[in-house]
Amino acid sequence: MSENIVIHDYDLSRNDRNKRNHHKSFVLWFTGLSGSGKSTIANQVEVELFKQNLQVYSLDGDNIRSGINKGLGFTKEDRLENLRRIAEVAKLFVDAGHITIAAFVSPLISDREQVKNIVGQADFIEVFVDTSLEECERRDVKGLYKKARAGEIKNFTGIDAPYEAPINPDIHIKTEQVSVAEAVKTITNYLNNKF
Ligand SMILES: Nc1ncnc2c1ncn2[C@@H]1O[C@H](COP(=O)(O)OS(=O)(=O)O)[C@@H](OP(=O)(O)O)[C@H]1O
Ligand SMILES: Nc1ncnc2c1ncn2[C@@H]1O[C@H](COP(=O)(O)OP(=O)(O)O)[C@@H](O)[C@H]1O
Repeated sequence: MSENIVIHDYDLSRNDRNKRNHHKSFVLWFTGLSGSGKSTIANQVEVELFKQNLQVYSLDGDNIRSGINKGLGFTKEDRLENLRRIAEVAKLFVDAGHITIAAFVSPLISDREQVKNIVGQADFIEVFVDTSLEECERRDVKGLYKKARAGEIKNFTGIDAPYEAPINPDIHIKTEQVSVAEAVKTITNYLNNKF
């Protein structure tokens, strides 16, 4: 019962961890359609930051939807709950001093507003992985678009569920115009200038 919960103050703070790591911690949040390139780019950004000896950790669909969020589907409500829990986990990683990379479709502006509110605006960097539906469907990395078109998957983002593009993302990657390596450079340059 929440009235019986008393918060214990620990001596060590996020600030102590950031000082020892010699860098700030924050969330790098990738949003985009399935197949847009979120995981591919996020993975390479993580490798690059790791090489720079930074504390970095990635959250993605595999470790989240098959673990802590097992049982959640793709209705509007389930996605919101999926993203709420991910935001809470990301916040813990930030407190632990990690640059926390999260790559989720997070289709609605209100989904991402919720994440921003949980994580805190100052610790939230939004990366829009902008790839047209046509190109995602052409890639069809997991064969899901074909199934969605055939009506075998319901509520598929871009087909019969909405995707609302960010209006003013911190970083905007157009994957039909830049390579993965160029996208990674853009993101790491942004981070190196900012933190
Ligand atoms: N209905 C529907 N709509 C969208 N995506 C679907 C759906 N069903 C399964 N998948 C697969 O699940 C991945 C998206 O999960 P997310 O947790 O990122 O989605 S969300 O943020 O809660 O909307 C997404 O993975 P990515 O391709 O990595 O984006 C899909 O492979
Ligand atoms: N410029 C690019 N940036 C990112 N991915 C690209 C690019 N060009 C082609 N791709 C390919 O597109 C696919 C994107 O898949 P993935 O990273 O799993 O997307 P998501 O995580 O958004 O579902 C990969 O097969 C990747 O190699």
